[in-house]
Amino acid sequence: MNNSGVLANASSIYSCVVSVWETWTVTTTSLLVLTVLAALTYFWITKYWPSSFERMRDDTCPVPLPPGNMGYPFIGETLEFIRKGSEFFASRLSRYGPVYKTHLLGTPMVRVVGGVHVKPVLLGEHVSVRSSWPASVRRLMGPRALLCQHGDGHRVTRRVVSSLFTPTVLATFVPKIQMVMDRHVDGWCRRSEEEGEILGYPACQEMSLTLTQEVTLGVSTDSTEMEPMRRAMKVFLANTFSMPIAVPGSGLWKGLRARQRILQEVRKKLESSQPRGDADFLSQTELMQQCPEFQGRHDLIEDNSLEIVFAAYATTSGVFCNTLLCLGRNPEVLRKVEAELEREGLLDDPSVALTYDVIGRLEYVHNVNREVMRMFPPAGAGFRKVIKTLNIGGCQIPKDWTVAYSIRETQQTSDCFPEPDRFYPDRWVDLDSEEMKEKIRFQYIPFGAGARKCVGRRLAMLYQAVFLVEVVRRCRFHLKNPAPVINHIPIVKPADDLPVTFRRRGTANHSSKSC
Ligand code: HEM
Repeated sequence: MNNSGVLANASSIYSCVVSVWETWTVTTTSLLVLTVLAALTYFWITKYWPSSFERMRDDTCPVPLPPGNMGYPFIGETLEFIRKGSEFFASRLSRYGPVYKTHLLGTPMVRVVGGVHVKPVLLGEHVSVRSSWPASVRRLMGPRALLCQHGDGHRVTRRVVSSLFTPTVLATFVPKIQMVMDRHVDGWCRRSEEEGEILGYPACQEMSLTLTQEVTLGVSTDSTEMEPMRRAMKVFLANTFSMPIAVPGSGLWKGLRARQRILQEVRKKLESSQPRGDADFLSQTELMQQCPEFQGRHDLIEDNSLEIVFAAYATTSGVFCNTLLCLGRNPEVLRKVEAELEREGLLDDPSVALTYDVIGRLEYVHNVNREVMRMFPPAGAGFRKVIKTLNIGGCQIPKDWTVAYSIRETQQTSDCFPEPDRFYPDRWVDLDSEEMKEKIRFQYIPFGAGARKCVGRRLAMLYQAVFLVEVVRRCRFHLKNPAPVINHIPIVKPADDLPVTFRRRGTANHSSKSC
């Protein structure tokens, strides 16, 4: 080998060594960086993130934070919650007990279950907790709505809004409610006779929407003129829970535009209608106009009307649908309802007008409704911001955390309701004594309790009772799937939307399997 050959070889060995060295250095550096990052992430997830909540502890409170898992940084346990829905809460309850912590939707949260634990939350309003709703709900309802008010503002507004739900006022709503429900139930029968089965849940949603338009806003729904407003209401209601960003195209932006569209109609109505103290029927918006505290305050009337629409729509749609489900799969209960209606002379002639007094006498119907809401409470939980550290069940819930009082699991695990998965309206006969009523006060809470208890609960129960009577005496129905999977979030309802066939009572055509 000559000199130049040796040099060439040496140079290629050298470049090979350099390249191996560089590759090794780069690989080692990358590996080192990755290892350090992995170690830091591991440390962050397992040590720093959980201990950052320990540092939020209130040292003046002698008890520890509740057991539970705070999940991953920032997202907490949100992904698992989205994947599992209500099963997420059931599994946490069995793993950690009735007071546990978690981290959902960007906030540390403690969920409390059981009468003894939900009571301090429900009674602590304005003192240790305050009601808390997502920003999108607050923007869409407006600052004067009851759910956005706190302290004295809430007390005053609530007094006025409560006056829309007294038995005297509700009695004036009955003919309107009956008229709306008859129209819808007849429509379901007609459609079902033509098309076969129809989906129960969307049908119930349509009925709830008409009720809020007619009873709350006083807008007639029997002409096509009001179609744009109905569409706006659907957009408004579909976007109540959205990201709190109002840029063109976003959910909140669509919701805010829909709000303006609905309010145009409400304003027209408020400006045109003179207070008519002697009228047989006044909508809730017109009634607000007559309250001295709300007179001339269109902002108060508008925000609270929209809030009532929001509060009534999804909850009652779910209740109507679940009432169909419970009756459809419990024929013995349906027979007892029929027997009660027959005793009251309501079964044979569906044109007999209902009155508030007659509805008040239907004890079995009332028990069926209570049982539907025990098994399928439309709201699974209520949320509060802690303003003064709470000590519940031997655990502390620090200031600024969110506490969720569970409605669903509280009712499901209460020892006042043995065999909780059995639909058994007669259980309510034994629960009607004053002593039992006191005992279940914080264990049966479909409408919450305390200062924020559902202000519309009497109207909700009236809707439910009129619906039960009208659907039973007007038609026979058959569920395609009597044992559907139940979705609990965002609203409790059958996952398949409850396909049902309806037939008018008295038509020969109904299926032999009809209940
Ligand atoms: C079956 C149907 C209904 C159920 C299960 C239900 C349930 C509830 C619950 C659990 C709360 C308390 C929320 C909390 O503690 O934060 C509540 C509040 C409220 N509900 Fe209902 N609701 C129903 C129907 C209605 C109806 C029909 C209206 C009005 C027409 C209404 C109006 C309201 C209002 C305005 C509030 C807020 C009260 C306040 O913040 O002081 N609800 N509802």
